[in-house]
Amino acid sequence: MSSPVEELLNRSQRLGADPRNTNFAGGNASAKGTAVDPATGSDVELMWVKGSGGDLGTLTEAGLAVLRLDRLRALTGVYPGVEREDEMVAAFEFCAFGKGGAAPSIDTTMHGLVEAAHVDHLHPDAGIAIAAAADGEELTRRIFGDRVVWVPWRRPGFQLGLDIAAIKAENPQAIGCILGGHGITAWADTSAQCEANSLEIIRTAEAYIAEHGKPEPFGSVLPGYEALPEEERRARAAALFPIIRGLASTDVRQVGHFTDTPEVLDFLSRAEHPRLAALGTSCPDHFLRTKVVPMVLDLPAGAPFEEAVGRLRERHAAYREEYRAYYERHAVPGSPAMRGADPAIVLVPGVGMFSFGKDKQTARVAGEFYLNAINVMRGAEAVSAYAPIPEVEKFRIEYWELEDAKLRRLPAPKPLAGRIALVTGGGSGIGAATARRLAAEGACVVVADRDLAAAEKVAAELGARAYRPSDVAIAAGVDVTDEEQIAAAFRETVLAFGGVDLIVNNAGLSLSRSLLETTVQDWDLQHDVMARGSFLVSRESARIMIDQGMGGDIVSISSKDSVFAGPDNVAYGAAKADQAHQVRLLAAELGEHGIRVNGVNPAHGRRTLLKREVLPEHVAAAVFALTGGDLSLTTGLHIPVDAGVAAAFLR
Ligand SMILES: C[C@H](O)[C@H](O)[C@@H](O)C(=O)COP(=O)(O)O
Repeated sequence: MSSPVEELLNRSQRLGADPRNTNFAGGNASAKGTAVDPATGSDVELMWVKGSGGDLGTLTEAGLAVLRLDRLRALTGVYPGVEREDEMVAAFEFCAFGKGGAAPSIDTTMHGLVEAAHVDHLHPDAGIAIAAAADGEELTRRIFGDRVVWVPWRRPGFQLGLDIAAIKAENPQAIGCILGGHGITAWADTSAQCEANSLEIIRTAEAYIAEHGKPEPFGSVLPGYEALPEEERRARAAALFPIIRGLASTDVRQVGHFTDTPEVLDFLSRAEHPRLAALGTSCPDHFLRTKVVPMVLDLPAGAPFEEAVGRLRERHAAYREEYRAYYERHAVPGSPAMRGADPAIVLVPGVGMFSFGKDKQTARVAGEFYLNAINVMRGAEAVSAYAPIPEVEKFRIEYWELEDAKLRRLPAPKPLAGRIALVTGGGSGIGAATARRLAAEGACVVVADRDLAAAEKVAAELGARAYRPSDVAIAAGVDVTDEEQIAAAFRETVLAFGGVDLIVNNAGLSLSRSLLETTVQDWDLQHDVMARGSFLVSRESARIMIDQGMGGDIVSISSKDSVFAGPDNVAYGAAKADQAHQVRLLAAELGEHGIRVNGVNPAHGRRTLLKREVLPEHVAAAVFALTGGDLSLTTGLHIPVDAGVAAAFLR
């Protein structure tokens, strides 16, 4: 027989794996059972509940909190009332069994006080559609009879836990409830029955909406707002993304994610999208990721590019003002300081949705949550009218001390967090080592190489431990001598992450030949890859960096041979000298945009001052030293990484 913990983990993972049931890191689940108290040798009643901020789909035992039920239940005796309900969170620490595990879910009271061995709280789109419908209470009765009970909106916490426990006690026939504006809760005495009850509520709501919903809940198609053809749409998205990313990073640097699924494009093509978008999202987990409202471009899909850019800038300025006004309308003494005023979701009719976050996963998840919100609005409008929770309640969640505590528990950002790097020749040697180092320091990395298979191998290695490998690194096949391939690689980079901040011009090759043996082909190839290649990659990246307006870094991996004169090296040394001088020229030209241009001069050989071997990792360390933040006022510099070659000293 499985233990309550095994049952809880298996149930949580199954429910959390299906996005129709709940969203990433949304919802929570619990199980009650007994264990031996090592201090007394007697049985003790315990509850295992998901840790706050954890994800059901990937829940492990380390992500659970373990509490003593007798003490948890006793808290009702010291509860000071709804005005001071947040104080009860500190009391959970005194209910911990042993070390207590993870910080317990915000919904711990509900899980503890509901008289059932197993409880699930989920955020299914169909359930929230009913929960956020204007007549949600009446719909709940019509759809579920007395099997599922309506609970009006209340912010999660001790009082909501008490309310739901009372409703369960008063309705012994009920299998769960719809939580107004928020989601669903289901309960049962066995784990299997609890899971079945959760699924019954979700699938019944889905079936009701499908059967009784009106066919065009978002209204008719607005002429001119239809999706652009795919190629045109993607080209437009790639051109707009760096500009939008720059706007969305006004307060804090953001990484981006782009979604142009049919659901998004359909929503943006319909007459009701401006009204519905302005109502904002309803489920707390949605707006915590998407902000209370998205920013919407109010122009048709085919509007001239410059007009669209101008209007985006205006909409962004207005968004920031409205966000500040929202904060000022609702902030009370003791509210946390205003966080960034930039949008997390930017909707562009005909093109798609641009979502933003401090890293790629957060940006992607924000987009997934807005997709959930679109599904919720569609469902609610299909059977009723969409009526999200009031704005003041959204503020009470967004700036809630307990949500702030979740943010404070997050690990400190790494030095390159939020930065997007592209490394040419990233499939091997110095390029691969640099890609590894930049990813380890928190950057999103595009491993670019002529050998796509090698680039893919390195990108896969970088993303191997991530929830979604492409949140960390992607591969791009690119020959740096080919302008078209470079432009395509940057389009891919922009569509994957929103722009680019850090370029490493590393692609290169060395053919050691005397002057008389050097062919025109030898000369051209080395100049094409290293001198022309660096120029083309720098030019394309600078276009994007200037559009973003967020500065940037260009680092060229040159060589000691750019300054050292020796035999049998005319083509390579001259190409490296060209590449090295580009560093100084571009540093002089791009400084006004906050773009720093630096170089690294590696060398190999035994006759060095330090008598040490120079490894790719030493070169990667120099790239990080130049870009990691400590040398932020340095530009036009070459760092030698050669173990000491006096003849290559820079003057
Ligand atoms: C905003 C609330 O914290 C959220 O909707 C809550 O009800 C939830 O589902 C997840 O909270 P955890 O604290 O369990 O992560």
